[in-house]
Amino acid sequence: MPEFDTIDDLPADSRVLVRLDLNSPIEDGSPQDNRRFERHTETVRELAAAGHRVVLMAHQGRPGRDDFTSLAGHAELLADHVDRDVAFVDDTYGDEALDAIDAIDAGEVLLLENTRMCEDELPEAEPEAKAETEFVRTLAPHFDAYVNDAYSAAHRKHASLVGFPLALPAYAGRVMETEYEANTAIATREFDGPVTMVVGGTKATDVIGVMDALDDRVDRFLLGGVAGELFLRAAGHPVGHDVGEMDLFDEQWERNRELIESVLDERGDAIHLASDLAYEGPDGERAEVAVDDIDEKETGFLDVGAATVDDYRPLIRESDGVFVKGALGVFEDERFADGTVGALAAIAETDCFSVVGGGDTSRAIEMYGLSEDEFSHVSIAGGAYIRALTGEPLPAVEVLEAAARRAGN
Ligand SMILES: Nc1ncnc2c1ncn2[C@@H]1O[C@H](COP(=O)(O)OP(=O)(O)O)[C@@H](O)[C@H]1O
Ligand SMILES: O=C(OP(=O)(O)O)[C@H](O)COP(=O)(O)O
Repeated sequence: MPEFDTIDDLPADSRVLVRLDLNSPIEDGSPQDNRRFERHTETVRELAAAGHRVVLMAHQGRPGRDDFTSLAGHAELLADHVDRDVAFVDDTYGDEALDAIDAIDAGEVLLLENTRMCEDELPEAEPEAKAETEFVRTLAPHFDAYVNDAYSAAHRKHASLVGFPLALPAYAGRVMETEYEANTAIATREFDGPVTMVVGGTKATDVIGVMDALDDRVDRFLLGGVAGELFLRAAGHPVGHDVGEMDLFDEQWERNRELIESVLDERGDAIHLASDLAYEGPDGERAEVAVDDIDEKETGFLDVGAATVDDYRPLIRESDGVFVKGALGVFEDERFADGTVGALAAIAETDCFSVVGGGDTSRAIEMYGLSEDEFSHVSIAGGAYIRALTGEPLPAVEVLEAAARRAGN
């Protein structure tokens, strides 16, 4: 169980500074709606309805990148979700921000500008140093409490995440609570039957690290995506190579080759590889080939094949816990969605404990008409989910726990 205080412990009529993670895909300068808005709604609504004065902080992108934008559009999107006004001030901790903060009434909600527009936010440093920044020292006195709901950014040692909990009584929001509990379940929950991990996506380096770290906690790994092809390559098949313009495979292969070979050697019995793969045929149609029949490395594969889905489905159905990290194919293209959707549908049909993580993979749920309710948890975290699975501490969670100990709870 987490050892932090939650918003249930917040004193009445507080002025609360709340950290959300609204980091989103940006198109034509505007944030695109996604699960993060919907999920944070619960915390924001609850705090406002309880009569607290609610000031929100969040980030978008990183300086120098295309997705580094103002949060003005985020305020509008969030207002649609929480169904109440969300005021916005384009300042982080200057006079304009402080005036707006001091002016809000009980039950009102205000969003401050992108925390990463403030110089003190980004450089990673220990919480004690972050608590001493001008950003934290200026804002904190205007509040009674700090709430962190940004689980998906909790692996970052940024001022808004680790500095404020040293300066103010600190609590976890609803997203922080539910993400923490579900994502650590692989280590903390008792399972009566096999635990299965579905492993795919493009970030092979990350997921191979997870496989290595989880070792004996997972009974079987069902592979697809880029990692799946790299394991097939290690097993001697001519797949998992960059073809044409691609640069997904060779660099990750060089980086992970030894680890892949040792994981395959030590956990080979637990690792299930695709027996067939799908590619784009000459007329643009989906075509499939058995892995044993592939004899040259000239085809780019985009999904696992139908026989592989038939192999994986019963393994999922007999599991007591299933954790998903990464898609089994390029599901955004309907022709190559069968692997990902087949695995998700099999999970949805069982009553096992299931967690689907990763922003991209979880999008397949709504794209293909599956219901989020069929899964125990659909995580809105990417990097933080990976760290939780491998048991790595999350600095922003650690400071919440330290704050609860200081408060004597
Ligand atoms: N064989 C493949 N080749 C290229 N891309 C793939 C392949 N299989 C899966 N993908 C891509 O992986 C992406 C999801 O991977 P990743 O970003 O690692 O996961 P997440 O964001 O869910 O953590 C999907 O967008 C999908 O198109
Ligand atoms: O979107 C996020 O993480 P994710 O890409 O791992 O899901 C968080 O907002 C952290 O953002 P960052 O990776 O720019 O520090």
